[in-house]
Amino acid sequence: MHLQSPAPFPQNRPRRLRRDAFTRRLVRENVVTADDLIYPVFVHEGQGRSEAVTSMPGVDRLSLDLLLPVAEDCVKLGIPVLALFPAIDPSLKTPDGKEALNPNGLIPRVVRALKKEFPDLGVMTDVALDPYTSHGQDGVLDETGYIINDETVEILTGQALTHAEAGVDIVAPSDMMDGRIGAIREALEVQGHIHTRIMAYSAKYASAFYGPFRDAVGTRGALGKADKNVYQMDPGNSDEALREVAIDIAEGADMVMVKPGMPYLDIVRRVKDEFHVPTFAYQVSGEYAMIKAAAANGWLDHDAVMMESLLAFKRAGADGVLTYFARDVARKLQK
Ligand SMILES: NCc1[nH]cc(CCC(=O)O)c1CC(=O)O
Ligand SMILES: [Mg+2]
Repeated sequence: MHLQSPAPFPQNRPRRLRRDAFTRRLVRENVVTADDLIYPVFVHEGQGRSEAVTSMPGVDRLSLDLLLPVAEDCVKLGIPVLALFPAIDPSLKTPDGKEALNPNGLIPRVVRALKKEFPDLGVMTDVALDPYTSHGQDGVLDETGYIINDETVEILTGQALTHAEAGVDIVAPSDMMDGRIGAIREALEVQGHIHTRIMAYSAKYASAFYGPFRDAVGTRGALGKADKNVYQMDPGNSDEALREVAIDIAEGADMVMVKPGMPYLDIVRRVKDEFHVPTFAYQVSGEYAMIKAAAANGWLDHDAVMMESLLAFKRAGADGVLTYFARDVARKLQK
């Protein structure tokens, strides 16, 4: 009979640090706070008008009077910024989207009202033409249907200036035209809007996860079967995102963004590691809809998955996240 060797034991026991809640809290590397949240909202004309966005349970299109209490709630919850997206009356849509330049249009009016009522709440606006164009593209088309860059940038620059004049804090170009950050920054400087911040949608992918958003702003029908592949990035690309971010920083962006979020956390990490600038991610409508749908079926625990998904953004290096869950998350954090 041979001698039995002692039972092998682990050289290391990482489980020691997971044994109690206090140690887990002590060594936790990343946390989500209300400061990390940007809350996207959909606005439309009218009084007392609230319309549910069916593909985004819990999200409604609101008229300004109904948005004000939501903004107040954000202030109470400590959410730093509200991001505005308009659902424009179809009668105002044109091929060139020129309603985007109307200083008394929906967005400038909402910005003025929000800044008057809640001066300490940050307001961010989307710079892109898709809510305003009859074809639903983010820019203007040539006779072949191609989205033309430089003419679009000119209109976008006017749109950004219109928002700045209304008092917006942050303009966020989401159109993916080349050179628009530089053009907007120069125009803002020349017009004396030296404090207006630019959050650039620098690495925005041509994603199928935007579907519910297009329902919310009412562009899905106009867009039809068309896609945005000639300006938004190819989902197969990663190095290209770094080139896009480098360009936008050089052109004057204060903050950059990666979009969509969860399926693109590898890009968030690369951007943060490479540039060390304020980096944001957008947990887009389709990501929200997936979680909502699974939770509604009882397949996922809504709050647990919501919090874990937000933590994943922080772990990937994001400084903040645009998320339709912002108020739910902030409310949960207050408890
Ligand atoms: N400029 C359009 C825009 N701005 C934000 C989103 C998507 C946001 C979301 O899905 O939540 C889109 C959709 C698109 O590019 O078609
Ligand atoms: Mg670019």
